[in-house]
Amino acid sequence: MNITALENSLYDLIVETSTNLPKDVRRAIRAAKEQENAGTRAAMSLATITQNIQMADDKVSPICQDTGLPTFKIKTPVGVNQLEIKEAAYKAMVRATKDGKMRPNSVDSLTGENSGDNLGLGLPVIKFEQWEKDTIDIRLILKGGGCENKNIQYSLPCELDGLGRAGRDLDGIRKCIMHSVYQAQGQGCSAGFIGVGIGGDRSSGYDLAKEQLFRSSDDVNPNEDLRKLEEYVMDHANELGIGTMGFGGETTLLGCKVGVMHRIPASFFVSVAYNCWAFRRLGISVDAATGEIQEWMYQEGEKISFKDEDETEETPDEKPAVITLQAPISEEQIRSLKVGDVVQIDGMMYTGRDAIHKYLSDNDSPVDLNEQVIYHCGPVMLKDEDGNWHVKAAGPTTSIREEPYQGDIMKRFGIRAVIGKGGMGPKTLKALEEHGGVYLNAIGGAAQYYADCIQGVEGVDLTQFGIPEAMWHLRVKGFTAVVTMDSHGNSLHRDVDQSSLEKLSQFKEKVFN
Ligand SMILES: O=C(O)C[C@H](O)C(=O)O
Ligand code: SF4
Repeated sequence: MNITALENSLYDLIVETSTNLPKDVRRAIRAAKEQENAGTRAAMSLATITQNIQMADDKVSPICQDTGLPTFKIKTPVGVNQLEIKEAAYKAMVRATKDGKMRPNSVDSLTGENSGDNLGLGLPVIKFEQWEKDTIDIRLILKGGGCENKNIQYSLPCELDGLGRAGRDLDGIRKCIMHSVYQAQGQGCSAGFIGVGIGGDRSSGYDLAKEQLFRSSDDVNPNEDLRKLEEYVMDHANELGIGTMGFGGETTLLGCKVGVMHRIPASFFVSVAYNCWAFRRLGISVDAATGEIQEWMYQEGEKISFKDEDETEETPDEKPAVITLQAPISEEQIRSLKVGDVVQIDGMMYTGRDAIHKYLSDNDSPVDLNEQVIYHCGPVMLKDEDGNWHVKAAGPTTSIREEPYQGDIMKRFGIRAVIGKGGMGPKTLKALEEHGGVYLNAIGGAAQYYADCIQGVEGVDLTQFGIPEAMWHLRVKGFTAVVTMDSHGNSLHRDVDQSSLEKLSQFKEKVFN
């Protein structure tokens, strides 16, 4: 085989997967957009999402800054050298990372050190299988961390919030799937796709669930029971009212695929793999002799371009009024904000995510954060020949992970606003009230849209934590987000959680025998 050609084919696969959303996913997102009413937060979020998809396309840049945990599934004809393919995949991955198409995402679990090139113990994941055909089938999924954290595994029988007992039958499975959508709320960047695995053990069950994510969004399950189950979930999960980013709205789920395998008598697992709207998975069929791409997968039908849809069809008075905040921001201005307000930030913001929050909890800050804005974000950055940094992708990360630290850090350093996604809990809400702070929800996954608001990188601290975890000093203009937790004790996240739990309990009655 021509190994250089194969490496190029794998490079193209990685770049396309990270930057160009597959056609079946685009169709699902467009259908969702058509469901939402103009002027709502859900419609605004979906407009940002489709604009972001288009920008990633145009710039050949990552759709979301979290380029995920890369998993390759490769089928080879008998006799093909799999070790050579693995080597080529590693080289292609290193190149794609250097070119800013992938964020350096591989972190030593013990030391916290980022390898810088997306390689590491066990990463990327590459799974081989042999088959009778004479082509090589290579599929890749880039599954981000926020949605991965919302995966859930149920061991039946169990008791579920809102739904009561889930037994060892099809109806129990139905309850687990409905519950899995509820428990994810907006934190996995809804609207999402779920893959469900019924049976197996804890590890093969999750494998089966993830295998479902490789099915085309618009296929029909050949198993009649599972087809009915998939349809039921698609119809009813969207009645939970969680909506895009958990802001409430008509679309919570974009796809549901269910697979089944045998189990052993004592175990009955239902495993759910949640994938965000930025559902990045593609595939190629490669000529085993030349290493060249013969065909792309998931690319049937017309490609939906969101170019002409950049502007929502809202009339000016349907558009929410936008409040401009110039950082640093005074306590008085923060206290005037309330849940639902749409704000636009100009000035400086400082990135800080997991490592920084832990660090700030027992160290001084390298910069004065008084009246400043913290952005929960781990960007993709590239350094040019003159040593200047450029932001290649910069959407928000899931904020709830900082819940143990956030309130104390805000008070200690005088931080006025925190931007992230998915919302925070009661401890932070209380601190916002006591101190005069606000939580702003940005649109998860909209990494190109936000990168475009960043006018310059004015500095960086704590680089020892690696690129995504360092504290980047960003000068922004027109950075738009929604107030979802204010200084008066209000939280949209708490409200949507409560109302969706009430709606979930409407699905308590038996449906399948
Ligand atoms: O790591 C990130 O940048 C984001 C992550 O995928 C998340 O959803 O929280
Ligand atoms: S930030 Fe959202 S869109 Fe991006 S990988 Fe995480 S869950 Fe997916």
